[in-house]
Parts: sequence; C-alpha cells; structure tokens
Amino acid sequence: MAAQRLDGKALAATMRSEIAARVAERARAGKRAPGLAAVLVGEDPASQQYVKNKHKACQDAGLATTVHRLSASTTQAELLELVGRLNADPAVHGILVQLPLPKQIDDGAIIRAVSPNKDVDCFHPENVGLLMTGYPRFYPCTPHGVLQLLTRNGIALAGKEIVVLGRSNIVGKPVAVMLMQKATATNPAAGDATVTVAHTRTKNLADVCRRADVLIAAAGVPGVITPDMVKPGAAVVDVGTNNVDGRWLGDVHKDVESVAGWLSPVPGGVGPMTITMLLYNTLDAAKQIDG
Ligand SMILES: Nc1nc2c(c(=O)[nH]1)N[C@@H](CN(C=O)c1ccc(C(=O)N[C@@H](CCC(=O)O)C(=O)O)cc1)CN2
Repeated sequence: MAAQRLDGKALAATMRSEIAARVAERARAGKRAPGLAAVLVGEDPASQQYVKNKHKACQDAGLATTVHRLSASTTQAELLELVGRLNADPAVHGILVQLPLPKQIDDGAIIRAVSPNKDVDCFHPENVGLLMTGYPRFYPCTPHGVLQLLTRNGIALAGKEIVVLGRSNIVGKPVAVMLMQKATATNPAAGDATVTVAHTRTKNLADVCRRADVLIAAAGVPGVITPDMVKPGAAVVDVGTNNVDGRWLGDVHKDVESVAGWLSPVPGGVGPMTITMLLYNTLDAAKQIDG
C-alpha cells in the first residue's frame, strides 16, 4: 500500500492563512506590520529562488518585507554594516541572511552579529542555547516545519523511536533537540521522543534507520534512504532539497513509498513549511518587540 502523504504545501497554505489572520488582527489594533528584512549576497540560483519565495509568502500574509541584494564581492565589513543598520531599525522585527554566504565572509561572524531578538532563523548561539535548554525564544524554521508536519497530521511523537539522519547546525542538530525535548507550556514544539542521530560515519546505518518509527532524512544526499532502511509503516520526513539537473530530488528514494506509512514529498513537503515557519517567527518577533 502506498504511504499517506505528509503534504507540506497544503499545511503551509493553512498555516499561512492563520498567520495572515493574526497579522490583520494586529493591524486592526493599530500595530505596525511585522517586518522582515531578507539579505541575499551573490547570485546563487537556489538562494535567489528561496528568497523570492520568502518575500512573496510574506507579502501574501501582509508582512512588511524588504530584500537587500548585495553583490558576490561584498566584504564582511559591508555586510556587518548592513546587519547593524537592520538591528537598529524599529520597522524590522526579523532579519534573515540567506545561507550559504560567499567564501570571503565568515558566516559565524554574521550570524553572531544579528540581534538575537530579531534572529528569526534561530541561528544565533544565544538562541541555540535557549532552545537547547528548553526556553526557546524562537524555533528554527526547518526543524519547526518538520514537527508541525508530523503533529498536525496526528503522528504522535512521545516515547517513539526517532532517527535523524544528518548533523547540520540548520537541521540535524536542532531537530534532534526539539524531538527529544520534554513538552512544557513554554516549549510546546517538543517531541518527548527517544532520538538517535545518525550520519555518514554511522556503522550499520540501515539497521539503525530501520529501528525508527519516525525517520528524518536530512543528509543532503539524493536517494540515500532506500526501502530496506525503513521500518514498514514508519513516518518518513524528507528534508533533502537536492537540485540535480534542474530537478528537485529528496534524500528518500521513491520506492520508499511502498514501505512507509507516511511520507513527505520533495518538492511540496518540508520546503514550504520552512518558509511558513519564518513567517511565524517574524510575527512572533513583532509580538516580542512591539507587544
Ligand atoms: N538563512 C537561511 N538560509 C538557509 C536556510 C534557512 O532556513 N535560513 N535553509 C536552506 C534553504 N531554504 C531556506 O532558506 C529553503 C530550501 C528549500 C525550500 C523549498 O521550498 N523547496 C521546495 C523546492 C524548491 C522550489 O520549488 O523552489 C520544496 O521542497 O517544495 C525553501 C527554503 C539553506 N539556507
């Protein structure tokens, strides 16, 4: 039997209208529109597309959004100067610097320069620390999108065996932390699950993955999860967005469809949720800053 679809496009549309309604409510109360400043350095085609999609999603939901496009030869000092101006601008509640950055720029220095109060990507070490210790200021967008996709489809996580394939700072590490954390009133996006983090050096990777009730594939390797690595009926979330010859391919092989109980597609799964959770965080930042 074919897996049920974890439809990120449909859930993103629902959540974006919920966000738009809350933005409209704030406008009726005389509050300033939540403002997002996106910074794009260079001409990487995928990054250009992501920023364009983020900008449009913000506009559609009634957020105030600006895109700052800088040339590929921008220096670190020039980028720091722009980030400093955005930090000081009261109309900007959220700042996102699209990654990856060109080689001459130290992305860690830029991430640390964004005000933690406006860090809607949740990449700043202060926000990572708050997330890790169970007092999140923001939730990182892709991990939060994964949790929403699972929980809003009725997939219970508490006590489940979850395997995360991938250990990046953007996805693997934070999604593992969120999935294992105890759910509390101050930390509702938490899974209460038993989590194993696997990666390219993991021994017996297929055996480890097959233990999972929920498998999160975030390795960035097209088709790396094959049907023999999946427990029958498991929920499989594909975080991979690999552009191969102009086509978007996930980390999950298409034949997994016949083994899994639930499967998120690529495109149309986690990607649209990542953008939605950015809108969610920008609204949240506006609430935290303006009330
Ligand atoms: N500052 C950030 N940089 C990067 C992040 C991030 O969260 N913040 N994540 C990734 C890229 N990313 C968001 O920026 C992202 C990747 C993919 C998608 C997406 O919607 N993918 C589509 C397929 C592509 C398409 O149709 O255009 C999908 O899966 O349906 C959105 C955002 C690295 N950099």
